[in-house]
Amino acid sequence: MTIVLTPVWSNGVQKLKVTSKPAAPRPARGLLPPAHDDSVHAIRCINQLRSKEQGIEKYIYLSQLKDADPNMFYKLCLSNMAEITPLIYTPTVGDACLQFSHIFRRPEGLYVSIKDKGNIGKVLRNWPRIDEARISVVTDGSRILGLGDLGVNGMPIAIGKLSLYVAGAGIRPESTVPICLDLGTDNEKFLEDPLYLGLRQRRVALSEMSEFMDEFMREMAAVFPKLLVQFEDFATDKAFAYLESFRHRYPLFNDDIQGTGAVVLSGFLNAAKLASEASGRPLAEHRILFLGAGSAGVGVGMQLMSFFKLQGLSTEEARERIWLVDSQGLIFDDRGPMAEHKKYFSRKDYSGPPMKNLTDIINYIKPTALLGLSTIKGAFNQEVVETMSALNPRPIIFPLSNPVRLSECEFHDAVEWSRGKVIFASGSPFPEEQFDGRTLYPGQGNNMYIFPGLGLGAILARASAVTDSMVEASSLGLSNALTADERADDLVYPRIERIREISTDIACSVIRAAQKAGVDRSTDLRGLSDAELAEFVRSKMWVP
Ligand SMILES: NC(=O)C1=CN([C@@H]2O[C@H](COP(=O)(O)OP(=O)(O)OC[C@H]3O[C@@H](n4cnc5c(N)ncnc54)[C@H](O)[C@@H]3O)[C@@H](O)[C@H]2O)C=CC1
Ligand SMILES: CC(=O)C(=O)O
Ligand SMILES: [Mg+2]
Repeated sequence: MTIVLTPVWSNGVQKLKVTSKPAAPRPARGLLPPAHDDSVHAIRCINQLRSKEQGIEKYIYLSQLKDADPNMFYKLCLSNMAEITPLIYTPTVGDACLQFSHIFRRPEGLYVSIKDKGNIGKVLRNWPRIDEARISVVTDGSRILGLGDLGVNGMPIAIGKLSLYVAGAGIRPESTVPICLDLGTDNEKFLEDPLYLGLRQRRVALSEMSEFMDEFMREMAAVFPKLLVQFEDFATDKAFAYLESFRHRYPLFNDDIQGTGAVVLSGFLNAAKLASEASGRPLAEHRILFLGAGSAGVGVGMQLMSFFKLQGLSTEEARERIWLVDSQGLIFDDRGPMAEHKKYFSRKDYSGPPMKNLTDIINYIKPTALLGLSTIKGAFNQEVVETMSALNPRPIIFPLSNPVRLSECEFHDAVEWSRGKVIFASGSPFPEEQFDGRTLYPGQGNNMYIFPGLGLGAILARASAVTDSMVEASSLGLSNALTADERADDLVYPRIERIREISTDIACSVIRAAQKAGVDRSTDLRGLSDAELAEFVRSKMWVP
C-alpha cells in the first residue's frame, strides 16, 4: 500500500485528503520472462545505454525507454543524474533538436500552429490528460539554446526540461505538457528539408504572432485551470514582450530571463564570497561584465542587481556595477539607437569611441567577474582569461552559453590560463580537472537547478502569479543549499545528485514567498511550520 495525500478544494481553499492506494500491479503471469526482476533490469538498461557511443544514439534509446517504461527511465535518471542529465538535456538535447525531423519516431507533446488560430482551444482539448496537467513548457522554437531558429524542431527542449521537472522535483509525469508553437521558421535549411516536421513557411509578423499568443494564453487558462506555464527559448524581443504582457494575468515565468537570472545570482553569491576572501575586497565592490545582452544576459543582469542590494547598495549604485557588451561592443548611451531591453544597463559614464575588443573593455572596466551569454565559442580566450587573472587573485569566469560547443571557454583552458585560480561555472557540463595536485570542480550555472523547484513551489502554493520575490527566493534557496563538503571543495552550486533535496528547499522558499506576496491559493499551507512544509513538499514528490 502507498499513502497518498490528495489536495481537495473547497471554496477556493485547499485541504489534504489522506488515502491509500495499492502498489502498481505486476503484469500477469506469463507476460514477463520467468527471471525478470526490476533491479536486474535497471542494470540491463544502463548497460544498453552505455554500450552506445554517440550522444544522439543514447538520447534516442532514453527517449524510447521513457515511452516504453517511464518508471525505469526515471529510476535510471535519479540514480545516474550526472551521467543522464547531459543526454536528455544540454548538450545532447541540442543535437536532438537539430536532427529532430530526422530522428522522430513517435509524437510526444502538443503542437499548436498558426493554422490553428481561432481554434486553439479545440486543439488544446485534444490533450489526453487535461485534468492532471500542472506544468507546461512552451517554446516557439525561435532561439533554441544558442542554436538559433529551429522552428518545430525545438520540441525536444520542452520535453527535456519537463523530464527534469519529473526527475528533479518529482512532478508526476502525467502532469507535464510539452508544447511547441509553430509560427513558421526562418531557418532556410529546414524550409528546404523534405523531412522537416513543421509548417513550410516563414515566421509570421509580430502582430499576427501577438494575436495568436493572446488567444493561446486565454485558452490555456480556460482548458488547463491548474497549469503553470514556463516560456522557453523564445527569441529575445518576444521573450521580454510576452513575459511582460502575460505575467500579471496568468501563472507563468520565462526560464531564460528569470530562471537563468536566479541560477546565476545563486552561484554568484557563492562565487563572490570565495573571490572576496582571496582579494580582501568587500562584496559590494564586485564589478560584473557581461558578454551578451540578449534575454539571458539582461535577465541575469536584472537579477544580479539583488546581489548588490543585499550588500546595502541602492538601485542606482547596483546598476552602476554592471556592464554589458553585445556584438557591437560596450553598450553606452552615446553609441546610438539600441533595442529596448538593452537600455537599462546602457552606460552613461562613457562617451568615447566604440569599444569592441574584449580585452580592452576588461582593462577599462577592471571587472571581478566575466559572464558569457553571447553564443560565441571561445570568446574567453587565453588573453581574456589571463587579463582577468592579472586583475583578480580569483577571477569569476562564467561562460554560460549552451550547448558545450558554443561555450565561451572550456574548463580545462580556464584552469590552465588562470593557473588554477578561476572560479568557474558554465551553462553545459565540463569534467573536473587536476591542477597542481588538486582536483578542481566546474559549476554548472544552468537554470535546470532552479525551474524544477520554482515550478514545484508555485504549483503546490497554487500561485496565481510568479512574482519577482518568488524567483529571488528560489535563488537564495539554492545558494543556501551548499553542504559543508561542497563548500570545502569550493563549489558554487550543489552536486546535481542532490537535486531532489535542493528542489525541496527551493520549493519551500518559493511557497513562503508566494504566501508573503499573497498570491498563494493553497492558503492552508500558511499554518505549517517550516519542518511540516518541507515534509509536505517531499510527500508530494512522485517517486518512480
Ligand atoms: N546557462 C543557462 O542556464 C542559460 C544559457 N543561455 C544561453 O545564453 C545564450 C544567449 O541566449 P539569449 O540571450 O537568449 O540569446 P540572444 O541571441 O538574444 O543573445 C545573444 C547576445 O550575444 C550578443 N553577441 C553575439 N555575438 C557577439 C559577439 N561576437 N560579441 C559580443 N556579443 C555578442 C548579441 O548581441 C546578443 O546580445 C545562448 O547560448 C543560451 O543557450 C540561455 C538561457 C539559460
Ligand atoms: C539552459 C537554457 O535554458 C538555454 O540555454 O536556453
Ligand atoms: Mg532556454
